[in-house]
Amino acid sequence: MSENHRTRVDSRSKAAFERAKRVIPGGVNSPVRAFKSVGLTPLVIERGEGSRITDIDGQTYIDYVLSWGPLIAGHAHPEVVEAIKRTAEKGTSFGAPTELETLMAELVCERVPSIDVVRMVNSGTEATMSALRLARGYTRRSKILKFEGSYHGHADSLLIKAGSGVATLGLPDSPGVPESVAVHTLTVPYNDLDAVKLAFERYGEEIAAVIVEPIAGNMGVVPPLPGFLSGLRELTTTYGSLLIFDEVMTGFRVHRNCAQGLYGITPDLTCLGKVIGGGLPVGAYGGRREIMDHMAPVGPIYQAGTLSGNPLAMAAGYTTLKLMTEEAYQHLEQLSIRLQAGLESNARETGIPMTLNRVGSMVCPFFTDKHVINYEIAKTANTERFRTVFRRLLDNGVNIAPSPFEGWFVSTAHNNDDIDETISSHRAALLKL
Ligand SMILES: Cc1ncc(COP(=O)(O)O)c(C=O)c1O
Ligand SMILES: NCC(=O)CCC(=O)O
Repeated sequence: MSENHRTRVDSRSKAAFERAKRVIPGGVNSPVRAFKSVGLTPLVIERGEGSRITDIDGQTYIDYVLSWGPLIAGHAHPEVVEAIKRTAEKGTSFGAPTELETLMAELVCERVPSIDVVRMVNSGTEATMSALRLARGYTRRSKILKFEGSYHGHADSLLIKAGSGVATLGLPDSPGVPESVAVHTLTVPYNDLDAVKLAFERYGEEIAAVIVEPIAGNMGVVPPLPGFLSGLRELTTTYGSLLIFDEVMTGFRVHRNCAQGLYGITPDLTCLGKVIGGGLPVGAYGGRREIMDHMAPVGPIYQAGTLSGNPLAMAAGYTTLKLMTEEAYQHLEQLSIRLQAGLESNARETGIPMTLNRVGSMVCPFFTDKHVINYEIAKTANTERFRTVFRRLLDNGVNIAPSPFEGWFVSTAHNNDDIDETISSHRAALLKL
């Protein structure tokens, strides 16, 4: 396909990317940004405001990436920016307690049903890595069970049959993860409770924890089938393993009380990230006090961080969570339903097979007519078609993640006009297939 989309008309983005490649591996600080699987070079971004981003070529796009999920209130929300500025004026980091950290922890504990105490870290990766260490230390067991096509950050134990960029680039088992670590990670298909049962029958006494995205978001969006999460809850309880919900993506995105509030299932530990940082680097893990008390300095399991609980990140996250009222979630739901209806009607009218999975503002059209309930099925969707539609959407001023294994995120800064413009761009993209 010719490179005729708006970013290619003049090539400042391209030149900037070439320059970056000389000093940054692949030109990016995270592989998912590279546009490699869609055969383009990435937009180099100048600024963002509300639902839109503008690249250094001056082209503006309606944005459904939202920094890969965190910006639930949109780019540069004035109240978030103001909170960051106000906080920065008083100093950016102390490596000592601040009241802001406690305010933030109180809010998280109040809103997340399973969390009595919460520890702030700097990324989702740190959150899941620490939760695993805690689960292993607490249960004195080594094995963990995860689901194929789920992504939980890039800690060694979790980089096995992972989703997200690992799936996009086709790297199911990363070099650099020692075999001696990988053997402790069991993987089974998402939504397959029988496979989980078998794993427990075989290894039950050795499994420290099951870690699950309560709504999978890194093989595209795949909701849990009825009974799946409650089945995990029962099995882990029976075998004395911990149930860890990785809510780094779903936390405060799908519901005011996270996915566990939406589905009414209480995990032992919860990992958070993305939205709770309001666009600054944050992760968190928390759960029952009795378990969390095994962490230093109360208990013997070690985890630390020079910048953990960083004031700027706490200010941005706290302000974002406060913006997310009941009404804000209703608004998000209404926008997301509108987007879903428009994309589905485009597919119907153009006769393109498409199945759309959505939970709240996580929206994911797959180019297949199959019911997508796991990674195996997600992989059968038409990736060539995805690539073409991705490029045409970009041509038409709509930015989605450059991978069929990622959903689209809607923010409260989007409005009906954004959604309608997106739907017509999508229709135009499908019409030419
Ligand atoms: C479910 C889930 N867990 C963990 C992570 C890792 O978070 P981070 O990229 O902040 O390390 C991500 C996203 O990257 C994610 O989607
Ligand atoms: N859903 C996948 C991600 O959010 C990944 C972001 C990154 O690794 O940069």
